Parts: sequence; structure tokens; C-alpha cells
Amino acid sequence: MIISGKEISTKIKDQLKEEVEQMKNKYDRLPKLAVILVGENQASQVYVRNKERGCSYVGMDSLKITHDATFSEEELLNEIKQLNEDDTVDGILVQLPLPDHINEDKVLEAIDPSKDVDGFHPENVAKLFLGQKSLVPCTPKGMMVLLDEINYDLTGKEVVVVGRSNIVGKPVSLLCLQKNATVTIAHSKTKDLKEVCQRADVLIAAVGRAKMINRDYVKEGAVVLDVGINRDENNKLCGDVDFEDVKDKVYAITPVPGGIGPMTITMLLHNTLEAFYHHQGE
Ligand SMILES: NC(=O)C1=CN([C@@H]2O[C@H](COP(=O)(O)OP(=O)(O)OC[C@H]3O[C@@H](n4cnc5c(N)ncnc54)[C@H](OP(=O)(O)O)[C@@H]3O)[C@@H](O)[C@H]2O)C=CC1
Ligand SMILES: Nc1nc(=O)c2c([nH]1)NC[C@@H]1CN(c3ccc(C(=O)N[C@@H](CCC(=O)O)C(=O)O)cc3)C=[N+]21
Ligand SMILES: [Mg+2]
Repeated sequence: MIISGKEISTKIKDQLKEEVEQMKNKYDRLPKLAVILVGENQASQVYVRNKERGCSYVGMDSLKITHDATFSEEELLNEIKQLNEDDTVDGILVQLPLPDHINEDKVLEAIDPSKDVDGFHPENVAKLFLGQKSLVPCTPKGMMVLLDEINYDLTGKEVVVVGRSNIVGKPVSLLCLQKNATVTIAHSKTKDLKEVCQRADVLIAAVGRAKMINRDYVKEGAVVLDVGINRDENNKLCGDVDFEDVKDKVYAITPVPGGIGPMTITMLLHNTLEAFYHHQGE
């Protein structure tokens, strides 16, 4: 089975669109997402455009703020402070990576946790760790929604996550643990990665290396979630998984493009609506 994140995300966006319409009538204001982009990173520009498109699809307001790569940390922190104080703004997202002269941790900590639609602020990270209600990182949340969509119960299942980043690997591991999976987190220092991956009922690839996971890593009948966004030898978009090589061995797999990526955007919209409700005292 090929899990179309694109189709599922369209279905969810159509539901969000209806909710937004109701909120507009009820509160006479729209949810609003502010996206800040510093520098000229090509991929970032594509993602930010997709985020704006997502907002307009569901009828939310969006505010795109772009700066050239010389924008200072102090200026960025000031801008975030202003957005924190702006009652018309529900969500604030600072696109990563930031230029080297800007301290990422400092910037993420400056965002009002109630507007932190990425779920990257330490307060939200701590809540996720503790299993308390919080804004949950979009990519991990999108993966859980996809598993739900195919009625896949993680209880007692072996999950192997390849990658331990703060934005994907670690949070998705916690979410799988919450759903009663047995979770292994692998990374660049993991020994015998192939053997570790072969144990997985659910294999999550969040590495950033084109087609690294081939059929030798995959157990027959496994579910494979491919987070990677890479370019192959022909400069074509591809995942961390060699899709053609593994597709006849799996129970289900997400493609790239059209898999996890669109779900990430949709969960961002979902989080923005959640933040809006919170700001309205719901
Ligand atoms: N579809 C989507 O919505 C999203 C896609 N992405 C994509 O997902 C990928 C991962 O992103 P992100 O988590 O930010 O990446 P990072 O670069 O922050 O993390 C990569 C992780 O992979 C590990 N790793 C690197 N090489 C190997 C290897 N040879 N064997 C095993 N593990 C390895 C690293 O290990 P170590 O810690 O030891 O260095 C690290 O933990 C990228 O392609 C990115 O573009 C990211 C976010 C959202
Ligand atoms: N603060 C912050 N939050 C993020 O959520 C964040 C970030 N920084 N930095 C970079 C990563 C990456 N990311 C993606 C979002 C959408 C697609 C996406 O839309 N992918 C499409 C194709 C995109 C294309 O055509 O290149 C797809 O897979 O079908 C991919 C990757 C969010 N990230
Ligand atoms: Mg990173």
C-alpha cells in the first residue's frame, strides 16, 4: 500500500477549512500564521511558499516576513517580541536553518509558547516529554495521523527511528512510545544499522541521505515512513528510502514527494487553529 500523504492532507485541510469558516463567523477574526524566513535558502523558500498556500487553502491569514542573510539576531528577537504581543497573530514559525550568526536556541525560546506552532520551544518540548497537552511538532504529528488513517495500532510494535534530531527523530520517538510501541532510536554512530532496521515493524527514516534505506534494511511486511527530502543523482526529489527497491516488500510506505511533506504543512495549519482556539479562551 502506498500511503498518499497528499490525499490525506487534502481531506484534513477540507475539514480545517470548514472549521476556519465557523470560527470566522463566531469570533469575527481569522486564525493567523506568521512565518519568518532569514536568508536565501532555496529549499526553505519552497517550504515557506507551501505553508502560505496551505493557509490560503483553508482560509487562514498568513504573514510572510523575509529578511536577507545579514539580518541580526537582535533584530530577529525584537521582531519575535512584537509578534508575541500582536493579538492578531496566533502562530509564529521561524524557518530553520538560520544563518550561522544567529543562535537557533535563543530564537526558539523567544517565541511565546502559546504561539509556537512548530512545538520547538523548551516548554512545549518538556510537555511532550511529560505527556502533557502541548503544541506537537508538525512532522512527527503528521506521521501519527497517517498511521491512524491506515488503522495501524502501535501497541507492542517494534519501531525503529533512524535519526535523532530535535525536530523529527526525538519527538516522533516519544509519540510512538506514548502509543505503546517499543522504540529504538538509531543515528550515525549506531552499529549494525541494517540489522537494527530489520527488526522494525515500523521503520521511520529521518536521516537526510538520498535512498540510503534499501530492501536489505526492511523486514517483509513492514510499514515505512520516509521523512527525507533529498535530491538524487538526476537532481530529482527523493526520500531517504529507495522507494522502487523496497516497495514490493512492505505492507505500507509513504512516497517522496507526496508523503510526509504535505502532512507537515497540514499539521502546521492544525496547530495554528489549535493556538487560535487557545487564544480565544476555548
Ligand atoms: N518531510 C518533512 O516534512 C520534513 C523533512 N525533513 C527532512 O528529513 C531529513 C532529516 O531531517 P532532520 O531530522 O532535520 O536532519 P538532521 O540532519 O538534523 O538529522 C539527521 C539525523 O540522521 C542521522 N544520520 C546521518 N547519517 C546517518 C547514517 N549514515 N546512518 C544513520 N544515521 C545517520 C544523524 O545522526 P547524528 O545525530 O549522529 O549526527 C542525525 O541524527 C532531511 O532530509 C530533511 O530535509 C525534515 C523535516 C521535515
Ligand atoms: N521551523 C521549521 N519548521 C519546519 O517544519 C521545517 C523547518 N523549519 N525547516 C525545514 C523542514 C523541512 N520541512 C518541510 C516542509 C514541507 C515539505 C513539503 O512540502 N514537501 C513536499 C515537496 C516539496 C518540494 O517540492 O520540494 C512533498 O514532500 O511532497 C518538505 C519539508 C519543514 N521543516
Ligand atoms: Mg537540523
